[in-house]
Amino acid sequence: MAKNEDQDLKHLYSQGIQIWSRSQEVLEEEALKELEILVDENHQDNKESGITDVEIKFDQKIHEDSPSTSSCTAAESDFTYNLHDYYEDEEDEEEPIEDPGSDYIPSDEEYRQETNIALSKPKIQKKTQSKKKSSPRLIKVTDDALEKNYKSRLDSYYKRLEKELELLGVQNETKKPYKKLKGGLKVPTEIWNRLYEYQKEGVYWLWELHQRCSGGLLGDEMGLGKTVQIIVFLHALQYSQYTSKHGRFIGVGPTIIVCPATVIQQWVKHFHEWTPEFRIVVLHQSGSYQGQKSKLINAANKNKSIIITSYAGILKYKGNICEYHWQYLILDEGHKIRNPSSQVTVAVKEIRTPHRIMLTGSPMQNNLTELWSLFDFTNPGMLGSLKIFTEHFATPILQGGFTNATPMQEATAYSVASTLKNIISPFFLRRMKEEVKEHIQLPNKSEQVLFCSLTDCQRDLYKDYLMSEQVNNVLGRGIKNWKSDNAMKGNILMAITALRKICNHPDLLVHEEDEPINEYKKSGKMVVVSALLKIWKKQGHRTLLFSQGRSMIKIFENFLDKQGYAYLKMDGTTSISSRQGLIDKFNQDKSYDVFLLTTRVGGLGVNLIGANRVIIYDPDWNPATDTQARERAWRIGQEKSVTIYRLLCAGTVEEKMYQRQVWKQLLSNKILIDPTTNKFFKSSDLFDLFSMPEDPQANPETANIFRESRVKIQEKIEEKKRLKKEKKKKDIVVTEEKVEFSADKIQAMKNLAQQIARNISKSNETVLPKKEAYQLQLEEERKKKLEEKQKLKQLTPQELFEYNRWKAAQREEETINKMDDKVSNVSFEEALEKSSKTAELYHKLTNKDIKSLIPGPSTSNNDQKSRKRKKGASIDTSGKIDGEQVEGLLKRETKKLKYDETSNENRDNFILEHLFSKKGVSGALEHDSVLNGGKKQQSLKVRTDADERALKSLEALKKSRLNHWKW
Ligand SMILES: Nc1ncnc2c1ncn2[C@@H]1O[C@H](COP(=O)(O)OP(=O)(O)OP(=O)(O)O)[C@@H](O)[C@H]1O
Repeated sequence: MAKNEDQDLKHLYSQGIQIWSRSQEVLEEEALKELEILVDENHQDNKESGITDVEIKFDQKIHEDSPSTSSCTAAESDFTYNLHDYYEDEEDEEEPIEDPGSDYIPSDEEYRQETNIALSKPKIQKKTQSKKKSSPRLIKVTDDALEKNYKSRLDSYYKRLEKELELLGVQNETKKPYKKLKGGLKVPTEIWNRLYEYQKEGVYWLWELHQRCSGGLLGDEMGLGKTVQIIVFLHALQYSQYTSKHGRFIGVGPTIIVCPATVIQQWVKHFHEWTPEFRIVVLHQSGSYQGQKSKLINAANKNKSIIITSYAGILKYKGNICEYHWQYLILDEGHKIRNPSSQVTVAVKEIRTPHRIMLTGSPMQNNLTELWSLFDFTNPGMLGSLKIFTEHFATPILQGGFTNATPMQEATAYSVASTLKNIISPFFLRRMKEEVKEHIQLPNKSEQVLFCSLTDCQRDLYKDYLMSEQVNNVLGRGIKNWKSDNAMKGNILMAITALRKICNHPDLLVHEEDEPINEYKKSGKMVVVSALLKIWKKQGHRTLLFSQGRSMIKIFENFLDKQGYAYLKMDGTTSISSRQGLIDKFNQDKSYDVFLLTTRVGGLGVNLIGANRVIIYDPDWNPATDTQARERAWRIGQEKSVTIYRLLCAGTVEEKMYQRQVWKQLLSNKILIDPTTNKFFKSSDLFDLFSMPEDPQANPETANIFRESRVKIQEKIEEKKRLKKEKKKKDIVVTEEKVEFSADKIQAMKNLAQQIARNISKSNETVLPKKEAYQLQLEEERKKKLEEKQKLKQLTPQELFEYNRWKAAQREEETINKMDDKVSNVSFEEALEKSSKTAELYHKLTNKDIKSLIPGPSTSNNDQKSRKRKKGASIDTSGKIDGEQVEGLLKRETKKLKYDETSNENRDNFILEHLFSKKGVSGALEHDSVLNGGKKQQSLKVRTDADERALKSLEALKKSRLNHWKW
């Protein structure tokens, strides 16, 4: 290992504790949780299988040289920063700005200052800056916090409306027609008709919840228009001037919408488009109001405005917000409160409101506790206390999912999951794209997982790291008490991070300061990216390229610059106020080939339908993060077929991460979609994370686990390979003692020998010296040749083969000897004797060998043919030597792949074939098919017992609910 790398590794190891000491803030929080779950499962697995504990695998010895948790040096802080830089979190922090201390309506100057705030300018490739004229203008969406903005927007809206009415010849005062829903909600027909059928159902469902004064979770898959459904519903409430049974509200009361900072502007834009009369106030530094936020909150509450803020904003202004009563509290991307004990979860639960609505396309991401946390917000107490829920629901469902679960455990998991599904279903509405595809005319989506090979450089580095002291410590120290061992946690995390870096690009781990990084060929996955982008650009497709960390994004920037792609970039350093502008720019300006995004910043909530190709460069532990990313392009408004590639390095920790994703997704499906879903493969343990298959050519483990889901084209490619192999086998049969050749092969070899002989004689003809003295010699040689020919005829194929090799060696020697003036004295018989592994040698026969069997002329005959012969005989692609067919010769594979443009599938297949044959891709899975596996039916007896168990769980839950309400 390079000196530098060694130092790096030592440094990495020594920083382990510091990483963990930042606990909640650290971006790897999820990875750590992952490890805890993983270890829990190992415990569980081992218990079930009668193995006492994981001590079997892990040595309990604590190393004396383990780093202490107490000290933190400057270098440590530095490193922590680097790690931050590598894996990026959702950027939802408020940018600190000074409160100008002005009134509710600040001066224009203050407004200008606000719009100028930017952490960094949007990255636009130099090349494209020159064509600024053709680029569309970035339009910043302005909220209505400032009275004058609101008024001027309304003025122009009314003017536009008047004009439209005039054109239609309709009187202003004419009441617009509306659709009246059961229960009295009126929705203007003009808006109602714009909704898709399932969205209409969604609005009605929200209305039902409203009448019951209850909360709920709208969990439609990403991009199906949850935002739109909420806006139309609020609009209808306002339009109906509905008075609730309790007479508290007329129309829509003050409302708070909480969402990731990146989508604040998107919400404003949607409100302005669908219901222009609402006053929308952004409570965030990117909003138009820069005065005291307490005043803004007060005024918005009084005016019954709609406040849009971020999750960080809720934490920051919680005190002010909690002073008032709100009619609706809506959490967009509500899975952000999936941790029941996080500050923001507690904060949102403190806000006083009768109606709590949550929107999220990924309601359950990692475990059932998350689901509990979400419903405990929308419907407090419905799922009882967390303790009872874990004991009676989460644990049995989880147990039933382990590979070694008994039939009873599986059946119990099914019954309990069904019970849970029934409890939540009135308050949970989820539609999948597949179900509503026809309504929204969504084009097809193909999503594949590509297993890429590591480059030699990556492989060496990866192996070295696995052998390193760091990994040794992780695996050697034992994990029994590791949850309370912060140093240990840090070390594990550090080791996984290092492996993930190597998978992405070796320069991320080992890189000399003064060395230019980013040679893309050093990374197997980047080679694939490069091939994909090249083909897609030619085909006119535009790409979203997601990676987890900023440092990888930097490498991509460098690569895209060098390769001349036009691109935009959005990561945590992109100021929130400029994000929507960048998104619009990419969607409208087709000259951008690529949008570079960090998964967590660019993957949440935004619309990027300008692209129809997506690459997810590195996997996340959380399946929802990657799914969110892909959904940016495959959503309403997308007109082209979408292709998504998830890249994984075969045989590495990335494969294990993907397996975890599938495992979690199946667990989530069990509750949210179909309780009969079973998990059907073993989850990895810590040892698996730090291992690597011996054979780099072997089929990727994941591709083997999910064999059924392999892409069709892979089957074809493998079938081709198999046939080729079989053909080879037919040609040679190796029995225990001797090698036998097929009749075809023997014939081919005979032909070859004849060819050789012909060439020999031809060449000899050309070398005939005129001098008499040589004529005798020639005569002798001819005789020799004749004898040789006779001999050849009598040779066994094996001997014939050896003869050819000997002949070639002779010629080589002759050439050398000519220079050295030596004489060769090894006879063919001797050579034959020396050779023992004839069969092996035969297999090793290559074009080069064959070329060497053909003698070249020793004269200076300068015609084209002889020039060819100087290099050996020319063998063309059909296996002919100098134009003559010689059977049995290996044919050179020069067949070019044909690009078939007739369908999207054909195009994708073309690309896959290319990647398989040239770019080191060793397997590919259909992602959707992976998630649809494994369903079982249990016997009646087992099912009855399991149902009883589920009933008991329900009873326990009801009891717990009573206690909740008493409390
Ligand atoms: N009925 C409709 N007519 C026209 N466009 C629509 C309609 N419904 C939704 N859209 C458009 O579809 C896109 C996706 O909608 P939206 O952002 O509301 O989805 P979402 O479910 O909230 O997505 P995510 O979960 O990613 O936040 C938006 O551009 C929106 O304008």
